[in-house]
Amino acid sequence: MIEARHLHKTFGTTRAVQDVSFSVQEGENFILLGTSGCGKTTTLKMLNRLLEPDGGQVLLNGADTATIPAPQLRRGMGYVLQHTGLFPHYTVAENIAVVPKLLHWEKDAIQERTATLMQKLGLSYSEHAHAYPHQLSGGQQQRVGLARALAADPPVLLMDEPFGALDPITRDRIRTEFSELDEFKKKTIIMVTHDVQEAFTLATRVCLMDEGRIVQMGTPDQLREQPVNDFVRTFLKL
Ligand SMILES: Nc1ncnc2c1ncn2[C@@H]1O[C@H](COP(=O)(O)OP(=O)(O)OP(=O)(O)O)[C@@H](O)[C@H]1O
Repeated sequence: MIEARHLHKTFGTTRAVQDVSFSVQEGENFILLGTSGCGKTTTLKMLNRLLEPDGGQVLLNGADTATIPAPQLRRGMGYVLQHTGLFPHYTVAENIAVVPKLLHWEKDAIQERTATLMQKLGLSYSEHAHAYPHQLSGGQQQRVGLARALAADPPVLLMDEPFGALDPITRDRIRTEFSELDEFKKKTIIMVTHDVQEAFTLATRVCLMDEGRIVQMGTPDQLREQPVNDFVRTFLKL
């Protein structure tokens, strides 16, 4: 279980995140939704200590994450970015193997896991394992980014606009395929998007933000049926 308690973050005079609190249960798909600049990414980055909050706390299974060394914390939380963040001089297989290698997995186990994940994510091992990221399409790179985040089977996955850089058709296809994977179904996922349809398709709960604050949090049905104000109605085009 991940709990954010009264998180605050300011950059200069910008109050990026103001008093954000939520708790995400195991196995939930919790989606941070909102317009550009509303504080979604800043909130996500405070969960794995890529950013330290100015105020408030993040608890992971009851433990204050400020007391957990950041590398250890991040090994338990896969992280997927909009612009994949793949290492350009590593092959696809090497990119996927980064965390298992850090964890000193046996070579054969790493290769088996890499091949399994590539197959699940629709990438041909024989064709792509030894290719470099620039030799792949945007959609294929995104699949590698997902495989890399899943490689060591972390219980939690943080995803920041993971399908955002793709054309709409590829985006729909990868999103659907990903949501059908066992990995997706059993993990606790916290994902950022500005796309209402994407949020409503994938979320067990949506957290709608504006100007650094939470405006409404609930299941997709709750937001659709009981929007708390005009901002929610307008944002969701109700
Ligand atoms: N490192 C930084 N330095 C200065 N200001 C920042 C920094 N990171 C974020 N901000 C500002 O904080 C606010 C929230 O940014 P954040 O990236 O969290 O928003 P977001 O909702 O994820 O937006 P987007 O969807 O465009 O990524 C914005 O006004 C942004 O300009």
